[in-house]
Amino acid sequence: MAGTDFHILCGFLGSGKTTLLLDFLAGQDAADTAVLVNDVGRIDVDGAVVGRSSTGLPVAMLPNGCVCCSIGNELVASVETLVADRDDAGLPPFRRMILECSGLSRPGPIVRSLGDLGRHDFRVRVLATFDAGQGAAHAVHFEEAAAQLAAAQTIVLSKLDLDGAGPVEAAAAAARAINPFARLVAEPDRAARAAAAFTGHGPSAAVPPAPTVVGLRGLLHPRIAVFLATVPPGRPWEAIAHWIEDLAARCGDRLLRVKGLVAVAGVDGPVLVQGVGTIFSPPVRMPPGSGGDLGSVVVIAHDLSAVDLAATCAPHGVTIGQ
Ligand SMILES: Nc1nc2c(ncn2[C@@H]2O[C@H](COP(=O)(O)OP(=O)(O)OP(=O)(O)O)[C@@H](O)[C@H]2O)c(=O)[nH]1
Repeated sequence: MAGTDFHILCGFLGSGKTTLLLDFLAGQDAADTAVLVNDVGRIDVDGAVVGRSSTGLPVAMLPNGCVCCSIGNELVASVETLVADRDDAGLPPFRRMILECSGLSRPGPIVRSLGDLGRHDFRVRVLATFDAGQGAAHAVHFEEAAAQLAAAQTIVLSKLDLDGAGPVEAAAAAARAINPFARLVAEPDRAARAAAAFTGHGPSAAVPPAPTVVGLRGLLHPRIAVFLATVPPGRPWEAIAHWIEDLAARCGDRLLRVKGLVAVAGVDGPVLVQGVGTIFSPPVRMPPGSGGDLGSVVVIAHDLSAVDLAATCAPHGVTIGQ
């Protein structure tokens, strides 16, 4: 079918957007795809991770904060550049473009900002990832998560393999309770799940007309704060692990997401540290020169003050900014 599928990939903090995207890009259907990546903090960890794994596909970073609050024109300009570069190369239009939104993005303002791209033959599809273990609780506690799922034409269940995820039927029922109209993708195999997410025939919409309502951008995320922790270089891994343990123990369920690249003593190249809630993944060594802002770690929490967070981090020599 001619035209470009424009996928808005949303989903709450840590719900599996980047993982789904990387699984798709590693598969056979990824040819003729362009990717745009937005991260919530001022540093673009996802951009560095996706850029490293995109196997030559064009990737644009949208690093200036949560896409629904601040971007608009930057998104449109980046899409126009990708399309123009493709055209200049004498290639047919992209088969699909995938915008990975930050975990706090509400789809509404993003869809409205796409109105400025009306001259392109785009079919807009909104996808949301739904963490099989925590998705229902996130939707109850955070309006952002509920808005993402409510707007989705396709909901992709993630983390079905994790202990504590429960039966897939329960996760599917929880997702349907929030949005009974969405197509559900719940393949247990990650590669099959990613392929179904981006190539399945869910509903789509033409690009909406340019927005006529002003003042709808700039929505706030009132309970959630994004902090930037600075970890000095040359720390042994044990010291960083100790900081992370303290962070999880003291912040508890107020901690939503931690993600960043740090320089570890004796390790060549950045190390990716990340956690969802208080559960941290094993650190991942990235190739030297992977990009990203070394030593900066985004900490996203709700109902946590900068003063409290700074007090937790100071004994570890880690400083906090916003
Ligand atoms: N076991 C398992 N882990 C997963 C799955 N999906 C994501 N994860 C892990 O969950 C963590 C967060 O996943 P991401 O894909 O980075 O989540 P995200 O939605 O892109 O996160 P933000 O961009 O920060 O909102 C990582 O440690 C992933 O490895 C899954 O299906 N199974």
